[in-house]
Amino acid sequence: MAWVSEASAHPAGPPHHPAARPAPPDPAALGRLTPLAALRALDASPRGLDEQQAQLRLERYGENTVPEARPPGRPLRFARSLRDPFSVVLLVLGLVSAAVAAWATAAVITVLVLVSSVLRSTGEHRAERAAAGLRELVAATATVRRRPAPGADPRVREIPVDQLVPGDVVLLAPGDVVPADVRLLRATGLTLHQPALTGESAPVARAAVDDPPPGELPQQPQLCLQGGSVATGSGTGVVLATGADTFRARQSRAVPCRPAAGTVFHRALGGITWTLIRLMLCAAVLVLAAHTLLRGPALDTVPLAVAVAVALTPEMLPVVVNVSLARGAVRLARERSVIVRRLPALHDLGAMRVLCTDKTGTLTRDRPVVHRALDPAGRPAPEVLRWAAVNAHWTLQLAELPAPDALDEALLRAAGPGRETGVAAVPFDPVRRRATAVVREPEHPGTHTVVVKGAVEDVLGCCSHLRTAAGEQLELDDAHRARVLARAGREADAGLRLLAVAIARRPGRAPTTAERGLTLLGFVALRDDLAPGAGEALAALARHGVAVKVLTGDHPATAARACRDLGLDPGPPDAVVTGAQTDALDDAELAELARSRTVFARCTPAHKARVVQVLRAAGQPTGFLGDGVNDLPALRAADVGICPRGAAEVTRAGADVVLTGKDLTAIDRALSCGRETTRNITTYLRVVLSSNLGNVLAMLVAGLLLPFLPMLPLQVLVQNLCFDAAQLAFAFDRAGPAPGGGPAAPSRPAGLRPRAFTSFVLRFGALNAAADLATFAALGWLLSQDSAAGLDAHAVFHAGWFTENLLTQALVIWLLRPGSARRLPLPVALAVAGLTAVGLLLPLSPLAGALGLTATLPGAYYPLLGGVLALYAGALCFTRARYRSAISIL
Ligand SMILES: Nc1ncnc2c1ncn2[C@@H]1O[C@H](COP(=O)(O)OP(=O)(O)OP(=O)(O)O)[C@@H](O)[C@H]1O
Ligand SMILES: [Mg+2]
Repeated sequence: MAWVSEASAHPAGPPHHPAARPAPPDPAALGRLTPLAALRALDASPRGLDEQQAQLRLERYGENTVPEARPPGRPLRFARSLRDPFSVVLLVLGLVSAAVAAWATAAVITVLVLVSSVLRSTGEHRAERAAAGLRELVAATATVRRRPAPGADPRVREIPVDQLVPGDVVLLAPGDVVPADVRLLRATGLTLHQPALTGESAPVARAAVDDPPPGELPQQPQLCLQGGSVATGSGTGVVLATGADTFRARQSRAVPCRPAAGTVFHRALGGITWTLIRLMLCAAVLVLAAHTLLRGPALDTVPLAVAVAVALTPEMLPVVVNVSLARGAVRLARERSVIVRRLPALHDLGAMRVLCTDKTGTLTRDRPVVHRALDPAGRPAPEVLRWAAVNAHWTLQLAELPAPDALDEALLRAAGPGRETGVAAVPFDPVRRRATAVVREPEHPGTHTVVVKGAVEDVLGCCSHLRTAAGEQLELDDAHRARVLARAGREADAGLRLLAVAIARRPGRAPTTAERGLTLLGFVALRDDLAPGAGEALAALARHGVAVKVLTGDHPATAARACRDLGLDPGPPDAVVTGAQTDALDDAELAELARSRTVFARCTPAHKARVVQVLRAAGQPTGFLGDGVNDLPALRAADVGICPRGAAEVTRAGADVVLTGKDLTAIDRALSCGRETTRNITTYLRVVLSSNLGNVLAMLVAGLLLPFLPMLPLQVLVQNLCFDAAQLAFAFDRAGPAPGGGPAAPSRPAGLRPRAFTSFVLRFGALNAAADLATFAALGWLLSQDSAAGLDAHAVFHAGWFTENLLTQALVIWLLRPGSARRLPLPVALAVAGLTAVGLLLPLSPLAGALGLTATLPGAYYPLLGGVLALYAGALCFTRARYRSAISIL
């Protein structure tokens, strides 16, 4: 009995609520049926469902969307953000304070942890929503065969994947993501990548067998399960299960993605986090040791040491990182036609030093036009084009490819299919680099003609003879082979794409697709224009310090010529490396070679991925830009995978960044945005670390000189809260054009590099400590004057330092951020103004008493403070000018 029957599926009335959705039978049981029985059980036909049937099923079974692992809710996110290393350290410090009964310290720390966790979990939630929204913009489609009305002829059309229903007949071609669980009705040379299902990366063969062997679902040859992707060949199948009923949804396994911990971004962030935590613990121990040595063990130094450690923790780092990345991605999507599907990829894009790119379809338009057809000696030979078109026609027809490949399309536009009838075909794949059709010619009854077209070297490898212009059949010797290859090289030198064409007539009843003993007829040369904007994009990448390597499946000379036309120097002809040459090298040798060479030709998908892998392993953050199915392994292997607008669906699904604009120049803008984002994060870190380190140094020195605590723990913490709030401005900062009209974004790869911070932070920290010490001197002098008699010296000292600290922090935010100091963006201006106001007014407010700050700072203090601040600002500007490069590209 059919389990999907429209009559029972949808009695008149409103659509079923999902909860009332009938449970479908096990797709495993359906999948084991023969194609005919499966169709019958699904009340479907090889001609496809009609639109009305499809609509009813859609209402009944719901949309074909994979219920992603539900994103965690806010409470869970909040709990998770408490597990962040910074939060854990802070909580431990809070416990230590509570243990020594420093309740106020413990309370402030708790507030700090709560506020930063709330901000962080909200930020993450927003960032994830932004990313999910961006992902949706790259919606996927499926190719189905449907009938407009019950009696009408079937039509093949593209529909959004979520509209697919059980019983639909889908067509699969290279590059398609399998949109639902499908039982094959027929298949030709079909292989699938399905690492998410089986963990294997090698493609597996699929065929429409009637009697499948027993085994797990992902191993059964007649099934294409949702989430797999077509590597080669084509197939037609009927949908067994959609949405939540698919095998993958049932297994609730996620899509494979690069493990987060392995990306440049996560490594860098992890490195910085642990460096800071170590620094923080060292500072706390130092303060404790110094005070204990000087004044003997005292319980009140514990909260101080705790407060110092807290002050050194950049607890807002995760917030700043998330907000910056999400804002960058949203901005790119809005104004620059780039979609960032994985947020940290924005950082990785800015850090990228090498970009490997595919040629055809990426640097060229992949709209080839037949230029001419030649015999092996280079004379015009229209017959060769005709055979190439016969091959194209029958591989498309027999393989039921829903969309012809660009070369086939060009051949069919240039020549008609002829009077032959097709018998069998093996479609093109990028490893064999050829396509084969077997046809019957009316004038040669009783024989089958094998027609092969493909890359010259590969077709020549299947030939034993060649045909001359006079129609003579010559045996192919080595001299002939060399001459044929040289002729092909000359055509390719002119930038033409080449297909070699060979045939063999074989008597007998059974057709065979064996590609042996063929006769070479000649070549078809095709012209493929460069993609608009490709030259500009490559030039911009070079200007911005990114080395470009071209990895292509095409002929070495065609590739070299395209590079030259794009302004990229491929070096001398022998500098082009072929995929086969790389096979002989170990990883270290290949990495060395890859560093110095620009063009890699005749690459299979695996060759492309290996070049990317060795470059990454050699410490070069590497991106890959490609459009085709043959680019997918390299795209996955790269730190950041990028694809252009017209990319195959599976490539788009696997890419981190999708360029949706009409040309490639968007990549440069995306790169700049990535670097700008990284710069905001580094600016935050630099400001936090240099001023906090300065405070700790000053605290240590003051501890040695003063008979009392230079700052009370509570004051340190309140100050820290003010800093945290102000520093959030960096998440919203945009540097804008540099003074003098230079580029806003760093002109060299900019990633988070833990080591690069050290010298910068030490210098600026020392400067900050010097300003603090000058303030101590001023305060000491003021307190020694007669006019200061009767003032609470401790409170005056504390209030004086408190004010100075907030003002120096405001100065640092103002002067250490890259970009113009004269035109501040609003968030930064607000932060600077806010810190100044709190620094000046808090000691005068009613809160001052509670914090141990006095309201009566001697009037003479302010001019002295003004002098210290002016000197500090001057020193900051001077040091900044000497460190200009470090400021903009760290
Ligand atoms: N449909 C086809 N039929 C026969 N041969 C083909 C077909 N498409 C491509 N080829 C041959 O196979 C070679 C490799 O093709 P492949 O698709 O791997 O790379 P490409 O498209 O040339 O370049 P890129 O990797 O830069 O996109 C081509 O240079 C061409 O000679
Ligand atoms: Mg391509």
